[in-house]
Amino acid sequence: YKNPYYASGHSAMVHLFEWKWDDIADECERFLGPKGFGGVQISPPNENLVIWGKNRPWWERYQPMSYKLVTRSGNEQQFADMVRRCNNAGVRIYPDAIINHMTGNDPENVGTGGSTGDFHNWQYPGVPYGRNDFNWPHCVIGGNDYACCADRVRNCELAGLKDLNQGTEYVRDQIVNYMNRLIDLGVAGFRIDAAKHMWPGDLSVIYSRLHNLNTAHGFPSGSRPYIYQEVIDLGGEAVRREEYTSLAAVTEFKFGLELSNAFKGNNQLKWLSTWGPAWGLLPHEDALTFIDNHDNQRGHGAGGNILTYKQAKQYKAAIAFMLAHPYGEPQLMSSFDFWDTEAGPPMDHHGNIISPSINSDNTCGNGWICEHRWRPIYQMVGFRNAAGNTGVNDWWDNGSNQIAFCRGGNAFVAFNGDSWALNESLQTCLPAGTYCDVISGEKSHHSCTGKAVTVGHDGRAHISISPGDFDMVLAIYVGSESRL
Ligand SMILES: O=C(/C=C/c1ccc(O)c(O)c1)N[C@@H](Cc1ccc(O)cc1)C(=O)NCCCOc1c(-c2ccc(O)c(O)c2)oc2cc(O)cc(O)c2c1=O
Ligand SMILES: [Ca+2]
Repeated sequence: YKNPYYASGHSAMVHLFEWKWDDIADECERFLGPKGFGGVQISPPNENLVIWGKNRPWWERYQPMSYKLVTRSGNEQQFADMVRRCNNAGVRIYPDAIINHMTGNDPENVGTGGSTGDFHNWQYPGVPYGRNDFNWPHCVIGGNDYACCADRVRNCELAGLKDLNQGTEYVRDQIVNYMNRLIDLGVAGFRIDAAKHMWPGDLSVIYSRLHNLNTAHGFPSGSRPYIYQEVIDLGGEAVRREEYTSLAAVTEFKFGLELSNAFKGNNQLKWLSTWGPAWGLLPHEDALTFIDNHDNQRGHGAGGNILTYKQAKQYKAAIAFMLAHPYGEPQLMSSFDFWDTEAGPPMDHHGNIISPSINSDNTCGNGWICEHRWRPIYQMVGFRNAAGNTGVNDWWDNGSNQIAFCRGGNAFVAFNGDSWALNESLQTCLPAGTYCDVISGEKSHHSCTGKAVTVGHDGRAHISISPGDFDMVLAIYVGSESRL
C-alpha cells in the first residue's frame, strides 16, 4: 500500500483541487503527461451535500450523501473517461475517499446526485445507511479529547459530522464496494480522509478487501492500491501516526511546517543538510509529503504558518527543495484563488464550476492559480525524474542560507536565501558541457532563455544567484530540458 505505481519516467502527484473530470483529462494529455507528472489527487468523486446556505463552501465535498459518482466535477461516465485518458498519458488518479462520516448539521438535505436524507435520524437512503450504521451512543469530539481520549476521537462525531461505524460488516461492505468500483475503473490508490478518526483495525480489514489494481490500465498484476492516510499529528495527541504507518503511507504534516519555517527565514537553510527522519519526520517509505494542502493553506488544520501561492517566491523555493530532495513521496497543491477561507471554486450563478482558462504563457485564468504550471514547479518535476533513485551527495553551504547539492551524477541544484549574492565555483557532479538553468528559463533550440551554466571537466561550474533574481533557486540536470 506504499507504492504509488507511477509510470516510468514520471514522479510527483498534484492535487487538482475542485477540478472537473473533463478538465483533468485534458490537463493529463496536454500538460501533466508530457511534463512527467506521476499522478493527480482528485476531489471526492462521491455525491455530497449541496450547501447553498454558505454559497457552496469547499468543504461541502467532505459531507457525503451517497457513493454515487455524481458531483459538480462530473458523472460516472466522465470519471471513467478521465481515468482512462490520464492512465494512457502516464498519469495516475488517486481519489479522496471520505469514509469516516456522512453529513453534518447544515439545514440542507439534498445531494449533488439528487439523493435526500433525514440526517436527524441518521437516514441516508442514497446508500442506504440507517441509525445502526453509525456509532452509538451519540457524542461529539471535544477540544481536549484529542489529547486525552483516542476512543472518543474515533467513536464520536468530528465537527458534528455523522460518524459511521466501520466495525460492522454492512458498513465495511458499502465502503469496500465503493472503493472497488473506482479501482476497477482504473484508479491507482486513495487518500483516506480523516483516517485518525477511524480504528486502524477497521481500516486494515477494509484495505485487505480492496481489489488489485486493474491490469487493463497498465498496472503490473497483483499491484495493491497506493494508500495515503490523512493523520494530522504534530505530537501531543492521544492518537499517533505510528498506529497507521503499519497499514499504509501517512500524510507527513511536519514536512510542510518545517520547510515553510526554513524558507520563511525562521531557520537557516544549512540545517537542511540532514533533511529527513533526523528531523523527526516519518521513515521515507511511509511519508506522503507536501508544503500546503487544501485545508492548511486556509490557515486552520495543522500549523497556521504554512507557505502558499500567496508567498510566491518563498513557496516556489520550498517546493523546489521538496522536489529536488529524495525524501518522501511529494504532492503539489493546485489551488483556486481565495480571500474567504470558506469559499468554494469559481462558479456561475447556477453553481456550475467554471473551467480554468489556459493563457498564452501557459498559466491559468478564470480564478485558478495552477501552481503546477509555474515554471520552477513543473521544471523541478523534470529534475526529479532525471535524478531517479540517486541520493544526495556533494552538499555545500556557506554556513547560513546558501546551499547546494547533487543527485548522483544526474542533477545539481542551488538555493540562495541570504540577502547577498551567491557567487561560487561549485561541484555540480555533471558531465562537462553547457546547461540551461531550468528555473530562470528553459532551453529553446540551442540556447537558454535564462541563465546558462558551463560545467568543466572537473564537474565544477560558476554558480550565481542574486537576491534580486526572480527566483532564489538554480537547477540543472542531464536531460533534454537542460543540457545544450
Ligand atoms: O474546516 C472545515 C473542514 C476541514 C477539513 C475538511 C477536509 C479535510 O480533509 C480536512 O483535513 C479538514 N470545516 C469548517 C466548517 C464546518 C464543516 C462541517 C461541520 O460539521 C462543521 C464546520 C470548520 O470550521 N470545521 C471545524 C474545524 C475543522 O475540523 C475538521 C477536520 C479536522 C481538522 C483538524 C484536525 O486535527 C482533524 O483531525 C480534523 O476534518 C474534517 C474532515 C472532513 O472530511 C470534513 C470536515 O468538515 C472536517 C472538519 O470540519
Ligand atoms: Ca469515526
